[in-house]
Amino acid sequence: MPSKLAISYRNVTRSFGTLTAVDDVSLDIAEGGFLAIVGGSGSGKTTLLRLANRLIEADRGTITVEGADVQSIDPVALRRRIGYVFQSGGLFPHLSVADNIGITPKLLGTPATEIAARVDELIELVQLDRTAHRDRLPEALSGGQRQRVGVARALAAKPRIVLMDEPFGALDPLTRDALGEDFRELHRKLGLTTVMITHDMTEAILLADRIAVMRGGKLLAQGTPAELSASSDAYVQDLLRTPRRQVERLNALLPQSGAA
Ligand SMILES: Nc1ncnc2c1ncn2[C@@H]1O[C@H](COP(=O)(O)OP(=O)(O)OP(=O)(O)O)[C@@H](O)[C@H]1O
Repeated sequence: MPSKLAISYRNVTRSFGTLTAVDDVSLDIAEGGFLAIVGGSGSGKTTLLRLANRLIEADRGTITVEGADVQSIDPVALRRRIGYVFQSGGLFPHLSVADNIGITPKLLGTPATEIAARVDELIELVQLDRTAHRDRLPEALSGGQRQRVGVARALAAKPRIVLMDEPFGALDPLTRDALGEDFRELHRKLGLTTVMITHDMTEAILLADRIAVMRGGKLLAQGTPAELSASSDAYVQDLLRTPRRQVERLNALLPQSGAA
């Protein structure tokens, strides 16, 4: 039986003036899937992502979320069902970590004691320190910690789908790697469907099950890392060159683990 779709784009187009940011894209994301959207600056990645929760509206085509046309769902209700993690964390600077995480439950009218318990649970889930971080302002956190708060906030209303716009892009490589791994584990543990934008093909290969490649608003290719690797498209092969080179360099420089 084919798996159910969390998000489905059918012939979706969105223009800004004369520029077609997303051009006739059809793409399915299965429930429980982890899709990375890869592509150069201005290729339409953010526009594609934001069409799913109606932060941007399509000019043409159809988008369904869990089987329902997004046009039939109130945008605010839709955004509560879909967590969103911004590149820079997107935290409210004047609110504490706890208040940032609890903002959606608060808007939903959840009782204060329930919010407090949920916030504590989420702080643990994203591996922050409850005593040290709960009452801090975002400015008193590292970039990695801020992104952990951003993830906790996105999960506060228990969404089944999470959209992430370059969530780890501004972080140093070690923090980025740790956060990526931790999020991948959360994705698995919570049974989420995740769509993540990244500039970094290596990150996409390491974290995602499937990769969609955008170029000039078009969906150029999609598939598992192995399927993309077999693609004859020159741009796709170009994108794969960096991870391939990294593997070769690392294999040449590091002693093979487990070698006799
Ligand atoms: N609100 C807007 N008004 C006008 N043009 C826009 C708007 N939003 C996006 N665009 C244009 O649409 C194109 C696609 O933008 P988009 O942000 O989707 O690309 P992207 O692949 O996410 O880029 P980046 O990696 O730099 O964030 C770009 O040329 C951008 O300038």
